[in-house]
This record gives sequence, structure tokens and C-alpha cells, in this order.
Amino acid sequence: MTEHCLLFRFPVPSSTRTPEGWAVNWQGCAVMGILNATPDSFSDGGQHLSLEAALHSAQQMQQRGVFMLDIGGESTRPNAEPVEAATELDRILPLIRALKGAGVLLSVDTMKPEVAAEALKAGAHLVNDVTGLRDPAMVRVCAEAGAAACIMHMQGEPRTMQKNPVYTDVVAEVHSYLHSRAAEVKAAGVPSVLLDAGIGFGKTLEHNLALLRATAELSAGPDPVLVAASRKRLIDYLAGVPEAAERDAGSLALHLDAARRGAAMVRAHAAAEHVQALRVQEKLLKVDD
Ligand SMILES: Nc1nc2ncc(COP(=O)(O)OP(=O)(O)O)nc2c(=O)[nH]1
Repeated sequence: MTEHCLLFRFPVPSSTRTPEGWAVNWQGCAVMGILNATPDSFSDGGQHLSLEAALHSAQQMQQRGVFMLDIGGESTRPNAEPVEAATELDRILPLIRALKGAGVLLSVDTMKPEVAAEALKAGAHLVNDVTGLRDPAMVRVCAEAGAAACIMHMQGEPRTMQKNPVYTDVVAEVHSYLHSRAAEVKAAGVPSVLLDAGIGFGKTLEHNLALLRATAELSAGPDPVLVAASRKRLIDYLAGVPEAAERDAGSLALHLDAARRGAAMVRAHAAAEHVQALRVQEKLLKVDD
């Protein structure tokens, strides 16, 4: 089973100290549990707006073996209402502070450097920026804090990205972008990165399928790969499930396949179910080895 590693420059739960920094190592495919503290996320908006509800979900996910919790205060779906930094911070800081020291890795899902900076100060460990750290200020925030980052590919902006996404060779273009961004941000001092092809972010169904089928190719590189297809529209196109909240089985199918292709982590709403299914699959594959 493949060993994966993320490096941080500050102490993180379940980490070992190496000359390069605090290393978090894991085998197989880990689960990043989604915790959206938003009123309008495309599939679970409003479910975690109260601190009590969010902490209850976080505790359940942690007890069931989730590796990292991804905390977001602004929806990234197409045509989502933009959120002021202050509002985003009001939504996520109480949750991050309450979970700090709880023994689970915390990522902050934000496009704003000022939000990332405050979230890292409050106890987050990794910045998950769907714009791929496009803003140089975000690179500086991660480097200065010694935080790892998730670099995601997005063509265009959330408002316009699904209008008419076009590529010459989507796999080659997305992989080339991810590898070059990873090299650039690490050269700027970010200790470690996760790579994410950005399923649903400026992609057609065919683009998404080609990228998912190319997970092994991306995973063969030096950086761990995150696959995040949970409840996304391609599941409706593939299996006819118009309601986003009813797409967890299809999400699991896509993520189990991604794990078999070498994904280091998957980002999921039904996180506990994903932990269970991945553990079963890993044991099954071990017998096949
Ligand atoms: N790295 C990464 N982060 C992401 N954050 C949000 C969403 C959208 O999903 P969700 O958080 O459920 O919805 P919303 O953005 O509406 O809150 N997708 C990704 C993704 O594909 N990759």
C-alpha cells in the first residue's frame, strides 16, 4: 500500500519531527470530511451553521476515523453569493478554535488570504484554496505560517467556469498546471502540497471522467493527490440522481475507484461511510497483492 506524506513547519496531530519539518504520514487513502459552515453550499447548506451542529458532525466524523476536517465558510458553487471575509471568519473561527487540539487535522477551505491567515492562527493546519493559491498573498500566508496547501485546478471563476469549458488535452493541461504550481509554491516556501484536479470546476462530464481515469498518472508524481467528487453533478449525469444530497453512493463509487488508482485522500460529505468502505477495499486488495 502506498505511503503518503505531508510536511508542516509547526506541530500537527499524529506527526513525527524530521529535519524538513513535522511530517504527517499515512498509508492508503485517507478521508477529508467536509464541514461547510455555510447557508448555501450546494448539497449541505445550512446543516452546520450552528456551532453545536458543526461540532456534533465533527466529533462523529473524528470518531469514525476521518483523517482531516475541511472547514468552509463560503460556497464555491457556480453563481454562489460572494461572502465578505468578516462573515466567512464569523462562520469558521469558532469551529476551528473549538476543534483545535482535538487531535484531528483541520483544513480551511477558503479563497481569501486574510481568512486563511486568521484560520491558521486559530488552529487550522492546511489551506484548501480552490483557486490554486492564485493570489500571491495566499502563498505568503501559507509559507509564513508553515502550512501545507491543497492546490486545485479551476478553469475561470466559480461564476463563469461551467459556461463553456474547453481544453485541447484536459489531462495534460491540468496535470501540467498542478505540477508547475506545486513547484512554484514550494519554491516560495510552502512546505508541502496536495494536488487536486478540481472535479466540476470548469469541466464537462467528459473532462471530469478523463481526469478521474488519469488519477494514477497524477498520483505517480511526488505530491499526494486529493480527489473530491462528492455529490457533484457528474453523478447525476452518470446515474440520474438530480438531488445532490442523494449522491453519496455514487460519490463512494468514484472515490473507491480513485483510491485504487492511488489517490492519497478523498474529500467526502458521507465521511464515515467512506472510511468504512475504504478500509474494506484496502483489506480486500491486500489479499489480492
Ligand atoms: N480541494 C477542493 N476543495 C473543494 N471545496 C469545495 C468544493 C465544492 O463542494 P462543497 O464544499 O460540498 O460545496 P460548496 O462549495 O457549495 O460549499 N469542491 C472542492 C474540490 O473539488 N476540491
